[in-house]
Amino acid sequence: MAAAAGEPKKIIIDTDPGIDDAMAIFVALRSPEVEVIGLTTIYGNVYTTLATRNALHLLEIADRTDIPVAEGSHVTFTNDKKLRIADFVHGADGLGNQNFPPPEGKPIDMSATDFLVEQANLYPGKVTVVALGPLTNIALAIQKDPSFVKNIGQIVLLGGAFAVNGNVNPAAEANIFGDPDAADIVFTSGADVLAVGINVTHQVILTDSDRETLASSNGKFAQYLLKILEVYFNYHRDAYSTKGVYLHDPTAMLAAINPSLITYVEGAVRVQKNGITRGLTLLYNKQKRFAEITEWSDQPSVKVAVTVDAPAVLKLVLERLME
Ligand SMILES: O=c1[nH]cnc2c1ncn2[C@@H]1O[C@H](CO)[C@@H](O)[C@H]1O
Repeated sequence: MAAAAGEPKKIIIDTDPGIDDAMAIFVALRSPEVEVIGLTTIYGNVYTTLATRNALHLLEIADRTDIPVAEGSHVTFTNDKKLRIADFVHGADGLGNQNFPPPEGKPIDMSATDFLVEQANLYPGKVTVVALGPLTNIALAIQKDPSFVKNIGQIVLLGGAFAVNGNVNPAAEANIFGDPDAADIVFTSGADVLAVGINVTHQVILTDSDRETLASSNGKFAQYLLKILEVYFNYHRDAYSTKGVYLHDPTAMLAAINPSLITYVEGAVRVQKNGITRGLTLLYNKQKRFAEITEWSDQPSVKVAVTVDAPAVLKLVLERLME
């Protein structure tokens, strides 16, 4: 990939680390095309308190404690305290049950929402949010500051299952299921949104043999990830009978870094908020003008990824993690 012309793109990673989050964060830190200006945390793979701790820990591993961490919401957009936490995917600590020592650093004295609003105002049109968990913090930023949607450059989110089954249940993908109300706010906000769903990320698989390739590097990220990946591999073997793991978050990250790795279609996306299809994401391609005025009429278009150059994504992930 050619180095980005001019200044690197500023990104904020909204994250619930998480094993594939750790990979995505490390890939971003090794990508000259982007400058990571902050991490904001959210529940999802773990509770928010642990997400903050893990975010600080990962930055310490990377020797990047200069990057601020802002703690996000502990409840959903509708104030629901009953959260769905995917610790069975990532281990009880979110990072492969390694019992790492607690980080020395602390989050900044500002909420994730306030940090997102502040940075979007500071660099209008220049900040990309790469959202790797439920979208609560982003929806709160949209609610808090009506100019957020025009000030934020782009929101690239890992979420949704477009015209395929979900991974929480047949209807819903985990990040959207985690806070469907927030997701619907983000999709209908009018911001420049690119959704990378599991219809795309399930094509990007790190196999056992790729893991051996990773093991051949003595780079610090490769060696760290080998330790935490075991739990993620075990989960995929049990749940999907695959000899490999899906690279959800790294794929979304690379789509933000280099959009030419994916193709997308545009249309309105709405999210089902209740019932057995709660968390379902549905794309309306706007090819038909429907007779009735409905909840779909006049909704802004977003971008939804439909194809990915999976070999290129995998190659970049390995290259950057093995440096
Ligand atoms: O089966 C699953 N249930 C819940 N969360 C999952 C599952 N597989 C992966 N993830 C996590 O949710 C996001 C993708 O939907 C990824 O961040 C992944 O780590």
